[in-house]
Amino acid sequence: MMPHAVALAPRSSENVAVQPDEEVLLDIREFTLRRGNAVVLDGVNLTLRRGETLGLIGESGAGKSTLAMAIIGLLRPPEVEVAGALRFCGTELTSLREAEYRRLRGNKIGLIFQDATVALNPCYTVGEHIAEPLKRHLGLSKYDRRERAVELMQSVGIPEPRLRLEAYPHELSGGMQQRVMIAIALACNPQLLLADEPTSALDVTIQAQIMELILDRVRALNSSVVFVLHDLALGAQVCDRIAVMYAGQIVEEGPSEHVLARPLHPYTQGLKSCVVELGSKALEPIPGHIPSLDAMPAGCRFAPRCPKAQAVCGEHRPTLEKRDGRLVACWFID
Ligand SMILES: Nc1ncnc2c1ncn2[C@@H]1O[C@H](COP(=O)(O)OP(=O)(O)OP(=O)(O)O)[C@@H](O)[C@H]1O
Repeated sequence: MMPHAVALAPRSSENVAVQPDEEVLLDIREFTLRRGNAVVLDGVNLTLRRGETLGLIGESGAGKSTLAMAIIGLLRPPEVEVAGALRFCGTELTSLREAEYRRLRGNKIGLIFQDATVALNPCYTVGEHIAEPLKRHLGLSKYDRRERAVELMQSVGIPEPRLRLEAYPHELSGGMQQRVMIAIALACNPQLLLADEPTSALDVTIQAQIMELILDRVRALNSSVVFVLHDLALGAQVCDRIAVMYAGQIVEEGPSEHVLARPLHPYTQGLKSCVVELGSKALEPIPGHIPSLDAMPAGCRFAPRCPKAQAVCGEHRPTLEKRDGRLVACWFID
């Protein structure tokens, strides 16, 4: 998680242009994912437009990474059971064959993992890593792959890229390795980038630079990005929209500035009170824990921890309803 002392340049309103509906890139409808009897994602609805930046925010275990892995097809039947729709550029992802997914992954959809030291193969050089998607998806010649790899390394701020082509991952710092992963993820100019806690394994001093770099590159490509984050304040700072997840469900979703300035769902309000601000009142952690998958409450999943819960909350699940410029799932909104 990035400490709040780290300052990022404010988002430009030019980059938050509202797009017409035909510009929908990713459309998730009532998406449910089960592992055995456990419902890990429950009726998730989300829409992402071209050029938009969405932050998927929530505590550990909320299902954020599971959703990202399902979108990129690394979590699919028969390992899990899925229902509902995951549409990318009008194509239904849940019915794709693995070979079709392979053509999409790393090409139209890029992925940045949390920890480059785990994601990069220690046996391959930086140049080989970046060249792989260029060969597989774009069929570039050896010479062109090398030149494009140098260009990509330059674009993500890797100094002396020609020299570094021959380096192995362990010869680079953590920040440089993360830049390599960004270069790989963006190699084929993806329309969608999934960035799962892209800075959590890095030093505080490097985190803001890497977030800025990702934003800069996706804006240059007019790509859309889903950031998986724990941190509501960071999400609101870097994303156009925020979707707050709790126990496998979206509980609030809307424009970042509204969600952060005036959160409506009691869980989002709880997340906001966990935000550390220098000189502000003491931290107020949310009492209790996220429920385990084998003991999900029948009604609202947040009810056992919610200060506003009443009888109806324990019995009936609230659905997402439009309220004050966003969507909220709660029976008792102020
Ligand atoms: N391989 C697995 N096998 C069984 N359960 C899993 C597996 N991976 C995740 N889960 C469970 O699925 C639920 C969602 O986990 P997920 O990792 O998607 O949450 P998250 O919000 O991304 O958390 P974090 O922020 O810690 O990454 C959790 O209850 C988790 O324990």
